[in-house]
Amino acid sequence: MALRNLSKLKIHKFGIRQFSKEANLVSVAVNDKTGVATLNLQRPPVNSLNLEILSEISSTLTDLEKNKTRGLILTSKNEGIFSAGLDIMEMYKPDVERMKKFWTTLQDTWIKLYSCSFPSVALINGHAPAGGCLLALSCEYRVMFKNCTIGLNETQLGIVAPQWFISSMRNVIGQRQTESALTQGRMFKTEEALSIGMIDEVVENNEEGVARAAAFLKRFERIPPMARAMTKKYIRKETIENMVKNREEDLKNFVTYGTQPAVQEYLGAYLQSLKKKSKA
Ligand SMILES: CC/C=C\C/C=C\CCC/C=C/CC(=O)SCCNC(=O)CCNC(=O)[C@H](O)C(C)(C)COP(=O)(O)OP(=O)(O)OC[C@H]1O[C@@H](n2cnc3c(N)ncnc32)[C@H](O)[C@@H]1OP(=O)(O)O
Repeated sequence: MALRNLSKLKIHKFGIRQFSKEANLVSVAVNDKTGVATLNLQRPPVNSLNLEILSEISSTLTDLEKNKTRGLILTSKNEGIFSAGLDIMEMYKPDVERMKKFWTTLQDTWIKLYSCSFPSVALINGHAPAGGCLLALSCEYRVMFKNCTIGLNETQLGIVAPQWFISSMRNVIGQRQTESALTQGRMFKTEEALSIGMIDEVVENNEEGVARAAAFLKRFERIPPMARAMTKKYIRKETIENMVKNREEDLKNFVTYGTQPAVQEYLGAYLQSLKKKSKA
């Protein structure tokens, strides 16, 4: 097992090789036998998505695409939390230039994950609110631990999920369920998420989760990759094109709306409530 930069990735025959980016906010293990890459989020304590981890996820996805990976398992090193979603500190009392870079990097990450040519599975081994849920919804299949929660809870924070967050959910669970879930900012327990089709399977532990994720990816073993990738591209085309066409406006909305005093107040109060909870 060697630790190197993923951009130097070469496929050898057997075994699993680990790669970490310089800052180590993500690590990647490639199974040489199957060509499947496991991308671990590892930003303690809760894998909240700040500019730096998003940059690493984004560049890793570029590397995986270049290296013709056969499949992706997206998961967390921090069992119990898949990802706490966007780092609220990127939005609270922001430096506007950084805020713009942050949002642009989130857009890039979503485009790459949503449109990747290889099959993707989220192994949701912990809670997945908001941006964490978005990452999971962008994959093609979702396997989730028991006793966790998932959902787009933005309205509870006094903020609004952008159109492409909404489309990502609508494409999985449909219009009616999405409207109901998002207007309430509802977080679903694992069994509830399964019952509405937000996730595909429930697992007891990591071993079972990895096995179920691998079983999903194995379904494509005999499907010509090009035919598979083109089909996925056609199915997701409209959602991606809408986002790309509107990304400048989306960035503008994020900055304009996000810096309003009322929104800042909501975010500040929410941060306080999180901190109080962790001190109780
Ligand atoms: C602003 C612009 C508005 C509009 C413009 C248009 C569009 C904008 C759309 C913006 C979209 C945003 C999507 C998001 O992702 S927002 C983030 C939503 N995330 C959450 O609500 C999750 C909050 N966290 C939790 O529920 C729990 O932390 C969690 C269940 C994940 C884990 O619980 P646990 O008990 O294990 O840990 P905690 O003690 O709660 O947390 C540990 C420390 O981590 C801090 N923390 C938690 N989550 C975040 C976060 N998302 N960002 C930053 N920091 C976070 C928490 O405060 C604790 O810190 P300390 O007290 O230890 O300092």
